[in-house]
Amino acid sequence: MEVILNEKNAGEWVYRGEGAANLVLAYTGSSPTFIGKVMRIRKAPRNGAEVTSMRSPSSLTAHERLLWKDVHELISSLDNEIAGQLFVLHVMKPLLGSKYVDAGMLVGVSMKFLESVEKNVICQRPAWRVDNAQVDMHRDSVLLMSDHSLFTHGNLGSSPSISVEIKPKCGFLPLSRFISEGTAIKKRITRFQMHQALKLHRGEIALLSEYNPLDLFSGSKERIHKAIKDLFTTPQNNFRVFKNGSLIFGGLGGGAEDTNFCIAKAFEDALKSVIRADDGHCTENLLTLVAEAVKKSGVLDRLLEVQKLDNVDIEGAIHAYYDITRQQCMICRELSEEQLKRYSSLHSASLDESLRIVKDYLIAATAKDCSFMICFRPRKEGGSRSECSSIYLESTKQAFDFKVYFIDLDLKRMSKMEEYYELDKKIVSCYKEMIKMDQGRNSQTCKHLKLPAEI
Ligand SMILES: O=P(O)(O)O[C@@H]1[C@@H](OP(=O)(O)O)[C@H](OP(=O)(O)O)[C@H](O)[C@H](OP(=O)(O)O)[C@H]1OP(=O)(O)O
Ligand SMILES: Nc1ncnc2c1ncn2[C@@H]1O[C@H](COP(=O)(O)OP(=O)(O)OP(=O)(O)O)[C@@H](O)[C@H]1O
Ligand SMILES: [Zn+2]
Repeated sequence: MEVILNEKNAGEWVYRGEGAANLVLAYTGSSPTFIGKVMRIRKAPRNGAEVTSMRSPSSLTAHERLLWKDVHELISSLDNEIAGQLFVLHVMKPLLGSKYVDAGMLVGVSMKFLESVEKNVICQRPAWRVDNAQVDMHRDSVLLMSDHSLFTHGNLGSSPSISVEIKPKCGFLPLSRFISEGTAIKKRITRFQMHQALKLHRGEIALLSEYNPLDLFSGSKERIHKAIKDLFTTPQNNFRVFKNGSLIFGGLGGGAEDTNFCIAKAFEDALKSVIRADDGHCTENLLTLVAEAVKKSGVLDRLLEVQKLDNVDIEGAIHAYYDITRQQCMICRELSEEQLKRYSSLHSASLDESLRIVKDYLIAATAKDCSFMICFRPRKEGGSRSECSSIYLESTKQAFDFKVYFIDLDLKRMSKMEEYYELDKKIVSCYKEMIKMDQGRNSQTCKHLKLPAEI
């Protein structure tokens, strides 16, 4: 970490987006070290804001060091930032494939640099994100990584690029025998769809999403295409598009409203210089291109395998968590003799088995929350074959090179296990409540809400 960015460098970094835990800036200066890079800066909760992921301990706890004991590089790191980067490098990258993961590198920053950045970008950040958190001024390093919204990194402007960002969420229905009767609906309705009910109830979204992760992960060309179209209709925080590094579709720094005529028209216009369409259907052609690239790359098959490391569900993993932390199991405490039998095998497992269960659960949690970016560039006529994949779009007779990268592969902290359990219960009960209320009113609303008519 030789370079230390200070106050005078801050103006070269512009707002690119953010999630719950990080602020992302893109470089606009002329230093070859930073051209084509983005910077990911950790945020800290503002006083009073409830952002649990940011309240995590600054370095690995004793229990986490036990959990990750086989990843030597990780447990020897004293700092949260370094642990995060090593987790991507040594755990996620081997699982997802080195071709698809850029673990990035840490670069030093002064507090003045962070203060200046915070001031520069505040007016572009969504107000609710500003209320929740600010740049964490106590970090002395940030993560530098390739900007996946650009195709070429050294030679900006030479080739137009379209980059599509998708946050696919969990792509399978759990089968675990530890799922109780009361929450058995989880085996039939995706977590994403049920979570929509809670988000609607809390006013976090205005309408339910049409997207079904099972379509995107299905491997079927038609269903993947349907999923991409549904993401376009209701992008929320699951779908964004960038042209030459600038956002042209979706929400900057958070969710987006549903796609209306004006949004669709502006998007269609923005695509015209990159996607051919004699009949004026650039959007339709792009969505087809994305669906074909998703299928051809096979990245979602890999992601699904990693998500499925969670094979006992939070209703199983929580018992292993209490055993590792040597606490009384708060779940079993409330159960009858008969109900306890379901979980006895978990409580009689060896420590190593409990550690494996929780570790796999947390790796899967990262895989269920990450995003991927597919960046396209029209292939030049007669251009030599490059290292990346390519795709021929029949409808426009255009060939595109494309690259796929996963982003946001953050380590999930063990301290969130109880929170995961509580949220899971809340999601199921809110969904069931919504269906009940809906059936009580009339089935027309049910159709409008796109909720399945049965529990
Ligand atoms: O629990 P979920 O499924 O709502 O996922 C959270 C995400 O919500 P989403 O439903 O995708 O809008 C949430 O995203 P938003 O803040 O809603 O954009 C975060 O990604 C959060 O992760 P972390 O707290 O930054 O480690 C995510 O938390 P984890 O569960 O991945 O820890
Ligand atoms: N390497 C990258 N190249 C281009 N854009 C990126 C890159 N990494 C992140 N971004 C942009 O910044 C946004 C926020 O980044 P990221 O998802 O990593 O934040 P986060 O706080 O970890 O998210 P979450 O809420 O899911 O925890 C992304 O949605 C994406 O638009
Ligand atoms: Zn228990």
